[in-house]
Amino acid sequence: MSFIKLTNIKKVFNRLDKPAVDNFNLTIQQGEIVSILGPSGCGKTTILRLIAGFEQPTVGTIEIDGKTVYDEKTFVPPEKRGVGMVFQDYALFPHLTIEKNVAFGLNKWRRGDKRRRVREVLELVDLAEYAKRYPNELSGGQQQRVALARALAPQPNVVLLDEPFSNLDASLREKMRHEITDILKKAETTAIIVTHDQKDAFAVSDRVVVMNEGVIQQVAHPRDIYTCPTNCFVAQFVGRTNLLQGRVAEDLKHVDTKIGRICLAEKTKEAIDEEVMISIRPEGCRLLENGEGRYKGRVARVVYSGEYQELFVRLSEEEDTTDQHLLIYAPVEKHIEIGSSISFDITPELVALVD
Ligand SMILES: Nc1ncnc2c1ncn2[C@@H]1O[C@H](COP(=O)(O)OP(=O)(O)OP(=O)(O)O)[C@@H](O)[C@H]1O
Repeated sequence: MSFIKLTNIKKVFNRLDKPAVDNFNLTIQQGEIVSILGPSGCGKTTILRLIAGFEQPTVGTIEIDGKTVYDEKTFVPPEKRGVGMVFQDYALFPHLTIEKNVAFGLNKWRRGDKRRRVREVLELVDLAEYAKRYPNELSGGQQQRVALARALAPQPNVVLLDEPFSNLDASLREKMRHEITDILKKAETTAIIVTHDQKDAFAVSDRVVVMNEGVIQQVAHPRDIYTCPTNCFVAQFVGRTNLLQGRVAEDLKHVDTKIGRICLAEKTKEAIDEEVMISIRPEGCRLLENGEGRYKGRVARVVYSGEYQELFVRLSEEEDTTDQHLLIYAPVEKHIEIGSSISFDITPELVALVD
């Protein structure tokens, strides 16, 4: 059974504006962690607010746990939807202790049950010993876990997290990605996480929804979003890519481009000789020694990124324009000089046809 179902959602804030969200259809299963990923202003937060009931769609239907919470005849208010929110700035009450913050949504619970539940969720987020402290006595990561504990305490149907990692520094951010996923999985909660950071989305979710300008571009497992992006926007938004134009070859398994014939992971459904666009991930270009590779080029620029070297490879001897460069990753330990000739092969699994 689907747990959250959004059907044909459209949201227009001001009559003359473009819709903030349009034709949005998404079904989420119980216990699933789904990220909504997209650039600033693409409508991510609006989706969360529509699910929580802080906004109403202009058109569309919202179901949570098999019940309609919004359609043209129904509006279930936020407090009756069973939705927990974790806000970007955590929104903890500074004058309340951690345990009182966590107990905040439990005022209808019996006293003994309330105490038990607060202890249980504080243990879940590994903060039981901080129960009597105040928010300003905790680190950023700890405050975030309190915010999550508070959202989880009333046993909501779903937890919505708005940019949960944006206030954390890089190393804490990486740690919290794992901790939050572990906590959500342990709590067996359905969760939707809004982020504009592809690493956040890939690290925490079962499925990623990529949005642009209010419209869903692709919904898939993080690996498939990376290796089989459906269009140029997704290909570029979720990582570095080389985009090349070409024509479909007679066997439907290759595309002829200016650098030569490139193999696809699978046969395409496009017609022979159709003009198409392909995305090649930089790490899909494998450097080979002794000129054995099928493709050749000259290194125009080398950038050290720490984990690898980025090679900007010139594919023709003609004028040195950027669009004639192919980005290729090489191991850091390999010594590569600017101007040297290299040869490489392209792994079909990291080549995708894009719109
Ligand atoms: N209350 C509002 N009134 C009018 N326009 C709004 C309102 N809320 C959002 N919008 C507009 O709707 C669009 C989507 O906004 P939204 O906040 O959902 O984007 P977002 O993807 O969450 O962006 P960010 O990552 O910057 O938070 C934007 O163009 C925004 O200006």
